[in-house]
Amino acid sequence: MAEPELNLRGLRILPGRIERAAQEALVADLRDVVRAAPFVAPETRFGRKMSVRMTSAGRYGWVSDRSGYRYARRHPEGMDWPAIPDRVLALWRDLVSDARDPDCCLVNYYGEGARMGLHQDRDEADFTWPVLSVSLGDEGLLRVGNATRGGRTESIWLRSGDVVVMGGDARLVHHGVDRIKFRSSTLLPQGGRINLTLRVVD
Ligand SMILES: O=C(O)CCC(=O)C(=O)O
Ligand SMILES: [Fe+2]
Repeated sequence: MAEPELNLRGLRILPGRIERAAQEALVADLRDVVRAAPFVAPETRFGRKMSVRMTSAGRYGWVSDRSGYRYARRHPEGMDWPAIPDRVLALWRDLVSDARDPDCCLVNYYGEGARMGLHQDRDEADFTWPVLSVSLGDEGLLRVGNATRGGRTESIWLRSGDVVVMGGDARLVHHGVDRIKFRSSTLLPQGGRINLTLRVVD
């Protein structure tokens, strides 16, 4: 049964939105994505390896290396990004809009110990489009701050099947993932957490 929607600083959190069988189907789709466009551990412009591994599907992928971060039309190894799986697009059409599909589905993989620092998603041209985020696998502790830097933050554990919509006044809030509970879910045989973010880029 669907759990009630939560609101955390303007983020819409839909706990348990995706049931287990559908989560498994998404993971199967993502295996195809990763076969076509393998995960990479991006580097920051300062040469630090990020702990999260990433790949993308769609017209654009999000990449980071010594020249900084940006949306790119190709995977760092040169191949085109695979198409965004239909099941993923269906979520966007259901929860965001069927007027326009997202350009990018960023796929983040958090292994044991991986985290993502507080940041804003602001590389997109039009902030009236929300970012839709899907959590699969192990629980992750999402920290949510403010649209400006600093200030108090609040955190919430995201579980497998939870969906978050970052839109409206909350489109530019700072957010990050402090830690995951490795092996808290049985969805991924290797453990870890996958997060998908769907974005309209340009
Ligand atoms: O893993 C998450 O829940 C958030 C990911 C994120 O903020 C991003 O990829 O920009
Ligand atoms: Fe983000």
